[in-house]
Amino acid sequence: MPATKSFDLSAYLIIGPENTLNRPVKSVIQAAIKGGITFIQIRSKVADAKDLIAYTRDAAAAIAEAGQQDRIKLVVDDRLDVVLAARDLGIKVDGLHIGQSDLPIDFCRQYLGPDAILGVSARNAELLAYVKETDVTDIDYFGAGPFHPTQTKPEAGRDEKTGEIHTRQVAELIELAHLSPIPVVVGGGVKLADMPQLKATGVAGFFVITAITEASDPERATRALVTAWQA
Ligand SMILES: Cc1ncc(COP(=O)(O)OP(=O)(O)O)c(N)n1
Ligand SMILES: Cc1nc(C(=O)O)sc1CCOP(=O)(O)O
Ligand SMILES: [Mg+2]
Repeated sequence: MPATKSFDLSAYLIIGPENTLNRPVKSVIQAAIKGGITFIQIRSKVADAKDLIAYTRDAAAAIAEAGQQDRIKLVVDDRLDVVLAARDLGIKVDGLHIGQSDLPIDFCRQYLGPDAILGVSARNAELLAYVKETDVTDIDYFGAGPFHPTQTKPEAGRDEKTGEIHTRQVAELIELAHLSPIPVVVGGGVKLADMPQLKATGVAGFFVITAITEASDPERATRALVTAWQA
């Protein structure tokens, strides 16, 4: 990782148009920024490339309007093409988050360049072995989950053979935080009440969708999460 690359995963918002109860994505992002969010990921399984670029532009504008470009990082889920196109259009996007069935890590790094942030979802099965064995040369952080089963992504943690949902246990996260050579952010069904337990594991932060995007007051919900994390 270049020495200049710095980012704060402690309060990580994932957001797309399907998550905001018909409220504009930008307004929820603006509220989350006021509430103290440190990292934003644009993720949508329904938006096309053009709309994803527009959401990325809105998020970058919200960060810039708040004067927080140095503090809040912005990445896009899954879509290397969207990140590259957004950059080409002059949008300040900091990187990409990919999962186990997305493009290869080294391919993404090659196109993103050394300064971009590249996050990778850790494998669900045999998580600790995966994190121990994976070459992290091209990766900046791991995402791990789910902490609880979640309706936002019902397949998260599902065992392909049995169909059972496996959630991440506190003891496992403690070990994960200890042995991972790069920071780990944990999410999936995470709510305010989880903050003390999650923080105590030693992971770098939490990621949430609905705890913020479906809150009646997203700014207040974000502030509560951030305050609880920092306590
Ligand atoms: C921070 C973070 N962690 C994990 C995920 C899940 O990514 P992935 O496994 O690629 O699944 P989708 O989000 O694409 O459904 C994430 N997006 N962010
Ligand atoms: C995008 C995502 N990835 C997960 C994983 O476990 O890998 S859980 C998840 C959705 C998180 O949404 P909510 O905070 O509403 O539960
Ligand atoms: Mg993905």
